[in-house]
Amino acid sequence: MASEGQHILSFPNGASAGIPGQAVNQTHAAAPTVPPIPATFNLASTLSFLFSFSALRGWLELAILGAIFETARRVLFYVYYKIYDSFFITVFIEDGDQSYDWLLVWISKHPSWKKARDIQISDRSYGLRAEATAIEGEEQDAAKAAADGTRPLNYLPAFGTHFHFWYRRHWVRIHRGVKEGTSYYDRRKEYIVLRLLAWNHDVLNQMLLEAKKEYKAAQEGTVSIYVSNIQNEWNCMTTRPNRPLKSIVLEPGVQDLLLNDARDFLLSKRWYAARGIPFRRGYLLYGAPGTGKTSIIQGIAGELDLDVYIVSLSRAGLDDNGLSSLISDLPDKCIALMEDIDAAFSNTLNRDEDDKTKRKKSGSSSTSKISLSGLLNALDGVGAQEGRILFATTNKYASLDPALCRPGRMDLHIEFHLASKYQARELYKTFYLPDSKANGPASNFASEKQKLAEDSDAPQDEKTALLKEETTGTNHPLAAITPHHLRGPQLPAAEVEELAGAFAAEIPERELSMAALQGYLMTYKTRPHEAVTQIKEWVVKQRLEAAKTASVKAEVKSEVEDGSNSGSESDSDDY
Ligand SMILES: Nc1ncnc2c1ncn2[C@@H]1O[C@H](COP(=O)(O)OP(=O)(O)OP(=O)(O)O)[C@@H](O)[C@H]1O
Repeated sequence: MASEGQHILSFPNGASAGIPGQAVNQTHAAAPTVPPIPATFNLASTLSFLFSFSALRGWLELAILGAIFETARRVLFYVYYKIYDSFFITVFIEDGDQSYDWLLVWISKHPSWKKARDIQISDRSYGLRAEATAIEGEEQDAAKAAADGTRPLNYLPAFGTHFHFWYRRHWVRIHRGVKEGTSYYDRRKEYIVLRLLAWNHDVLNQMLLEAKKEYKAAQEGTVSIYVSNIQNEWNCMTTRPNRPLKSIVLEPGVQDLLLNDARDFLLSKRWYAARGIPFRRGYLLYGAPGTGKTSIIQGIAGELDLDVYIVSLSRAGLDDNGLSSLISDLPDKCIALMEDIDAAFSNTLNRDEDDKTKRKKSGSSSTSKISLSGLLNALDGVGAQEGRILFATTNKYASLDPALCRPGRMDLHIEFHLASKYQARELYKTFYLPDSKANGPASNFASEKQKLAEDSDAPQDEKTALLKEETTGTNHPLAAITPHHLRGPQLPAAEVEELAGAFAAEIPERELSMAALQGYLMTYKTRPHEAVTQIKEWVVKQRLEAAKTASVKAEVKSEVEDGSNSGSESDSDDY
C-alpha cells in the first residue's frame, strides 16, 4: 500500500510509476480510477501523466504520423517538381507583350489544334490581315464575309484549358489563363504558360521564331498603330494597309530626304555606339494643316516596315512619369509619333514656366499633366529608349521651345508648304491615272471584275464590290452599288497629263492645302473633265471663304488684345 502523500501513476498495461524508491501498488494500478494530479510540475512526470490517458496518446501518435506523412508528401512533390522542371522549360507570357499575340495566333493555326475540344471563338484580328486569323474554310469567303458585315473568326485555346501537342519531336503543354485585376489600375491580364520538354532553349527559340515569322508575314503590307491605355501600356489599336509613298505628293526631294535619312539611321546602330551618340533620331514636321505631315509618316512606316506608336501628350491621366515609362517601353525599332506637339501645352512651351503657371495664364482646362521638362527628359533622359525614330508634328513651329527643337531631340526640321502648282498637277495625276493594270483602253465591268478577283493584293473593299452580282437579288445594301472607279472613264495617260496641266494652271501657288485639293477632287471622282472646268470657280470660292475667316480671326484677335488683361495669346497660325 502506498502511504498518504505518495503519488502513483498507473499505465494500462498494469505497470506503474511512482516516486522513485516507492513500491508499486498493484491493486491501484489495476483499478480504472482517475490518476491523481502531480502536486509539483515536472515535465517527465507531466508527460507520463498525460500519456496515462489512452485517447490522448492515440491522438498524439496520429498527429506525429500525420506530420511524417505530410512532410514525406511535400518532399516527394518537391523532388518530383525539381526533376520535372529539370526536363521542362517553362515560359510565362503575358498579354500586352507582342510575343503573346505571336504565340496565340500561331497556336490557333497549329495542325494539332484541330483536335482541341476547349475553344474560345474570337473575331479579334491581332493586328493581322483578316484572312490570317480566319477559320479554316472561311479564307475563300473573306470577301463575302466582309460584304455580310462580319469579321473573320478565329479559334483560340479557351481560358483555363491545358492543351498539348508535339513540336519537332518535343512535347509541349500550353495553359492559357487569366488573372483578374484587383483595382482600376490593375487590369485583367491574360497569360500563357508554355512548358516544353527540352534540355536547352534551341527548340523554344525555333518555336518563337516560327511564331514571330508567321505573324510578321500575316502583317506584311500593313502598319500597326499602337496607343497607350490608362495603365500606360501599349495596345494595338488598328492595322492599316501601307500607304504608298507615291500617293503623297511633296516638293521634289523632300520624300527621298526623309526616307533615306530614316533608312540610314536604322542601319547605323554601330556607328552611333562607336561614337557614343545616343541611337535616336527625331524629325520635326511642321507647316499648315492638311499638307501631308501625317501621311508621309504613315508612308515611311510602311516603307520601312515599322509600327507606329502614338504618344498622345494630351491623353487624360498622362503625367511625366507615365510619359517616361511609355517612351522607355517602346520596342527596339519603331516610329514614335507625337502629333501636334504644341497641343499638350496650351501656351508657348517654355522651360522657365511651370505647367501650372502656363495653364493659369491661358485659362486652359487641359487635362494634360505633362511638363516641358518631363517631355525633354522622356525624349533623351537616361531612361529614353534607343533605336526609336521620333516624328513630331506641329502647326505652330514658332511657339515651340528651342530646347525641344535642338539637335539630338529633333534632328531634322522639315517644313510642309501649302500646295504648289507642281503638287496640284501630280495630285491630279495620282487621282485619275488608272493604275498600271488598268492602263490602256477603258475596260468594261466584267473584265474589271475578273482582274480584281485574280488580284490577291486588291483591297478588300474592292473585292467586296465583286460580290455585287452574287448579292443582287438580296437586300444587301452593297447590292445596288457599282464602285466609282468602275463607273468613271478610264483615261489614257496622255489625256490625264494634259488635264493635270490645265488643273494646275488654275491653282494659286501656296494658297490651298493638299487636303483641300484632295477634297475637291473627291467630289469629281468620276468626272475628271468637270474637275478641270470647275476648278476656277472653286478657287474663287475658297479665296472668299479664306478672306472671311481671316477677317473674323482678326476681329477676335483685336477684341482679345483690347479687352484682355490675362496675357493670353491668340490662336494665330505661326508656322
Ligand atoms: N502632300 C500630299 N499628298 C497627297 N495627299 C495629301 C498631301 N497632303 C495632304 N494630303 C491628304 O490630305 C489629308 C490630310 O493629310 P495629313 O493628315 O497628312 O495632313 P497633316 O499635314 O498631317 O495635317 P494636320 O497638320 O492637320 O495634322 C489626307 O487624306 C491626305 O491624303
